[in-house]
Amino acid sequence: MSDTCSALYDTIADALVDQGYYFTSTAQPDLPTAALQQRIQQLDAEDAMHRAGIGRDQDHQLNSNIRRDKIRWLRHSNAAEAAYLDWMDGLRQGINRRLFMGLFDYECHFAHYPVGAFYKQHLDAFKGRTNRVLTTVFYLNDHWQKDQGGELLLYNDEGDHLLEQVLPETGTLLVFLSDRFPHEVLPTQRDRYSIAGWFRVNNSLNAQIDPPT
Ligand SMILES: O=C(O)CCC(=O)C(=O)O
Ligand SMILES: [Fe+2]
Repeated sequence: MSDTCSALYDTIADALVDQGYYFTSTAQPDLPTAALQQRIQQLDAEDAMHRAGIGRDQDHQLNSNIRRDKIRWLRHSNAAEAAYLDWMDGLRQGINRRLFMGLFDYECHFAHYPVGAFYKQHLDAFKGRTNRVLTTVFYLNDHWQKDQGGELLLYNDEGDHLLEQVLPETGTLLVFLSDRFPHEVLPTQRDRYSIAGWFRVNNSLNAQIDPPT
């Protein structure tokens, strides 16, 4: 493990303890950002992304009133995807060593929000009823401007007070406790690419209520 990683894990762990979330717009040199940008463009061009669902709800009309992104889960069979998954596994171990959260595994998907797409305010997990405990979002959009929409709004526990307004700019990374922070994606004015992921605990008793998307 490099010293930069160790320092980053310290910073993320401290932020999680202090405020329950962490975010940085400083690009991580160890993340294969350019390769991931190419990969998501390629998947999109190949029509390999599919409309995301919500929980076990297969009502597509309802779904599209809540979220309009297209997704594809990352796999180890592609080098860029594997490098991202490996980086997140390093973070998983780094956090476990510092905070004893018992993070067991990690899953993540590419997301493409076409023009006009959004994701209404939601929680990624419900207290005591999930094995998703920590959310990550990593953005892949060069030169995002404030007037292009698509910002991620992160709210306090009650969902009535704005904590952060995050531009989905390349290299920006957000990590937050999944059951604590309601958040939403504002309608985007340009194609918006990201990777959303979840660290999970091994709580198979409750696993069935996790959204499968
Ligand atoms: O792309 C983002 O900024 C957040 C996406 C999100 O909230 C989710 O996929 O659950
Ligand atoms: Fe979310």
